[in-house]
Amino acid sequence: MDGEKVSDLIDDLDRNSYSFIYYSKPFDDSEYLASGKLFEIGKTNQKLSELDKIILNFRDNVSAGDLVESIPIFFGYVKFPSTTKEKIWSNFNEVSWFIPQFVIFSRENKLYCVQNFLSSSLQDDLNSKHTVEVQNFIQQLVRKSVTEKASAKIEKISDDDFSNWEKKVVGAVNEIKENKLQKIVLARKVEYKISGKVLWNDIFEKLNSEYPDCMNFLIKSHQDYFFGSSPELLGKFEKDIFRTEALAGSINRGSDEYEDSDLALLLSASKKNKKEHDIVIDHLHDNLQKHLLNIDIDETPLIKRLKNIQHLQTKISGRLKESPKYFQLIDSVFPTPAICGIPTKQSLNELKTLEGFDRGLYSGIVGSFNLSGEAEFFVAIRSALISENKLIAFAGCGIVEESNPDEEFNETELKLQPIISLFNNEDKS
Ligand SMILES: C=C(O[C@@H]1C=C(C(=O)O)C=C[C@H]1O)C(=O)O
Repeated sequence: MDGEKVSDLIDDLDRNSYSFIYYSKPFDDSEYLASGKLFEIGKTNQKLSELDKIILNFRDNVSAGDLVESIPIFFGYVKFPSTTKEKIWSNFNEVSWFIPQFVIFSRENKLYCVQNFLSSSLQDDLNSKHTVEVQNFIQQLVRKSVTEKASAKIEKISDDDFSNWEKKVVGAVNEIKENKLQKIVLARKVEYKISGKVLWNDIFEKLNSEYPDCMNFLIKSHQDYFFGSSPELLGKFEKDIFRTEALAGSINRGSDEYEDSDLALLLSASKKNKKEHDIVIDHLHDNLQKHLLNIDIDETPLIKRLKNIQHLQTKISGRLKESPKYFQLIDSVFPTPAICGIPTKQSLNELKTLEGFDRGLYSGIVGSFNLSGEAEFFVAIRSALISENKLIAFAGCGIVEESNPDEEFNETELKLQPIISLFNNEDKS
């Protein structure tokens, strides 16, 4: 398969599979499409920190020669720990990490297909049965969809309108003034009716070219789809090195380079945004200490400039004290105050009343890992759920004492853009 993109194959797979994950990182030229479930860990109510035991146990049963490097083995997701649970998310587990039967990925402009199979004895090696399976799988992906036309349209049916939002922000600011919280990230949920044909090829062609610095993803489970364009790395394990970032503090884009730079300067000088940002740095620093030997933190935040918005970004890294237990570490930083708040527990409780809905996978985790110390986890923001004839999009922003409801509302509008602009929007309001 020469010169094709993995994203070109999604719609054909979609016709034949009820469960897959696609994700791309245009910034490092990689794309993965993982289909079928051979083995799954997680499921309902599994604590994150308990996953490592299962993974290590699994690893002990894999012969060392089979430990693949630089290709993920497990793909999956974790929901945001909302205390409210809603039916719209019931087609997704709380936590799911699975070994797919097939993975299609690209390297240097070529597509490759990996077939995984579980075998109880070393004698049961690759045989003709497996060759037939992989041939059948590839034959399904005949790219019929490339000639189809996308026609999906959306029409707004319900929204956290401004007055509702204002109440939430004022409520949050009061809690902060009373010292119950330092920061809380409030989100809006906007519902649309969706009609017409969604073509994922098309959607990811757009996201990958317009948001090249994001991790663009799609998770299908049963007949529901969760997708988005995440600018935020939660954590990357590269053998003994761990990397993460604080991404918090936002401002709009300008109409030209000069205005862009002026806005970036304004963002860097803003005390309010610096406070939102520093709270995330401190949280990561404090909770990573037990896992890392040294912690390197950029001295001044960079500007991460996306098509719709600019953010303050501080890169953080360090050497792991021991061989990675991915989820023990992730559990001690997630959910970060970039998407939840500080203190974490109080923020989760407050979200129940202030936000009042189940975030499901929005602001959860999506990513992959292998058994050789390599893993990457992204924060599932700038995202939406498509279920039946509804598209439900989410966007949130950090509230501190100085926050103003109008500005924060506008920030959520900017953050909805990557999703909403993919569709022919019939909302005239
Ligand atoms: C919560 C979201 O974004 C987060 C909040 C940000 C902020 O408050 O400035 C910036 C980046 C993200 O960490 C979202 O996009 O929904």
